[in-house]
Amino acid sequence: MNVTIFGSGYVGLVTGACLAEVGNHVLCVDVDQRKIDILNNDGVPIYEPGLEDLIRKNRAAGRLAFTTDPAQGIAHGLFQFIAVGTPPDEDGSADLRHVLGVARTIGEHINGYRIVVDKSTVPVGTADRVAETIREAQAARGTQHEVDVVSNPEFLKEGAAIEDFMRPDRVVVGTDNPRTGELLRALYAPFNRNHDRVMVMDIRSAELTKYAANAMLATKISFMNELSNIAEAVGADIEQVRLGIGSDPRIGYQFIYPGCGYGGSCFPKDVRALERTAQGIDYRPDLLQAVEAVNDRQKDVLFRKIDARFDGALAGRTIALWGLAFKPNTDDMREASSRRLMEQLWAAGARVRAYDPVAAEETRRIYGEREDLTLVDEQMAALDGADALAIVTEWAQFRSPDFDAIKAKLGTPVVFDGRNIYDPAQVAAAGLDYVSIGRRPVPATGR
Ligand SMILES: NC(=O)c1ccc[n+]([C@@H]2O[C@H](COP(=O)([O-])OP(=O)(O)OC[C@H]3O[C@@H](n4cnc5c(N)ncnc54)[C@H](O)[C@@H]3O)[C@@H](O)[C@H]2O)c1
Ligand SMILES: O=c1ccn([C@@H]2O[C@H](COP(=O)(O)OP(=O)(O)O[C@H]3O[C@H](CO)[C@@H](O)[C@H](O)[C@H]3O)[C@@H](O)[C@H]2O)c(=O)[nH]1
Repeated sequence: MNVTIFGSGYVGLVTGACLAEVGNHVLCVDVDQRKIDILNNDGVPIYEPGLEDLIRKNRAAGRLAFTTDPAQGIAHGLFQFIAVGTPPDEDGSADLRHVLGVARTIGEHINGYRIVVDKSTVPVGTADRVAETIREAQAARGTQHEVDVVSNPEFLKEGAAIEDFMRPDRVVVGTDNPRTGELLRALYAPFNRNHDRVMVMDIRSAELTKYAANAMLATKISFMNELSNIAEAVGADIEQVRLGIGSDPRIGYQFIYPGCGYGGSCFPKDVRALERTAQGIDYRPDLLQAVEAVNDRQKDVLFRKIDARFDGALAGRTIALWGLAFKPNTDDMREASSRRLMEQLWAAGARVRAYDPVAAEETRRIYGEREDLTLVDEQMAALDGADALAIVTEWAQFRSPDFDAIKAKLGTPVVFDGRNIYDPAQVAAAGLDYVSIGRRPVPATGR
């Protein structure tokens, strides 16, 4: 089938590459000339494992192409996917500027029946606004080609995006036209080998399902972060509690890892946008507001622990950071906990020496050259001249470091672990004090 995808970011590129991989002809459209140039030169503008190979292979096979020309895109696909960003507006609601911009462009160029598939995360009612925008743009030029607008939210996780897309837990399709539902079912059939994962439902339920999923996952994390603060204060170990509750299949082990807060381009903005939706219907979203507030506070936890350890005298100190991206296996820094920590350290007069396997360039793009930030390209080099080490992102390569070498390098022998990736006894045995989340600090015991 011929597919057009507006937006060549995390979702658009993964969707495009995976749909091409199963035999469709995909044309990706983006307004960002720089991104399209990189893609047309066999590069990939983001870091996502496996994506570069998949794009290169499908481009070479003639099934995947990139352009900045929307007219070409609209002429190409029966399916017109919208996968552009929906960043938070000033009041926290989803900013639909890009989504409706694409809708307008489709209306300006459409020359026959099209299925417009909304993959961006958008509030309930957006499909109606997309349809209306296309209708208005068509009316302005005196055409009225038939259009079906479908809600098809995306549930992939960055860092595992291709796997998630290729083997989805579910594919939600919101439509009021059974025939369109069947066409989407056919498009997704190659990802449905074991059993049918396509769920066709009404449009508004599909739109809300996306927010419900993210809000539920964010709630699990904030719940655990709140409990971690309680555990720490009462002398319990949150990691034991995590195992204790996760063993109940009604609770499960997934998404109950405590840490220094959730980040990324989805949970923070989607929880907020759902709150705004609730407020728009005069419903007070108490639970969602608490989830957000707990997360906001949790992002301060590492700084508070570091500040306390140095008696509030951080000026002139150097703190080493391992991990900058909001989670492992991505270079995405949107709402990353590392940003809050760095900004608090800088405000307190400290310097940061940081290492991340892939996010240094993005960090440099955000903060520019600053005298109090040094980005190094090797993890142990972050410790040179540092007073303490903080783990912010749980990249696999940080999991079994040489603790003796860490001890030898640090001015003050202390490790702050924002993701609880170490065995406290092992760290302490190397002569390092160990401060983590939801567990009592463990003083160095020495060898
Ligand atoms: N990143 C994720 O893990 C993820 C997962 C599921 C859903 N989502 C949702 O999917 C949407 C896209 O997210 P993303 O992370 O891929 O965004 P992104 O910022 O990485 O990419 C969006 C792209 O859209 C392009 N764009 C903007 N206006 C355009 C236009 N008029 N025509 C063509 N391209 C245009 C931008 O230049 C950019 O390249 C958001 O609504 C997001 O909430 C994201
Ligand atoms: O037990 C956990 C699990 C995650 N996190 C944090 O939560 C954030 C989000 O992680 P994750 O969900 O793995 O990454 P995303 O790529 O943001 O994916 C989420 O957001 C996407 C965009 O909407 C959805 O498509 C995905 O299903 C949903 O998992 C990260 O900061 C993690 O460190 C925790 O603190 N504890």
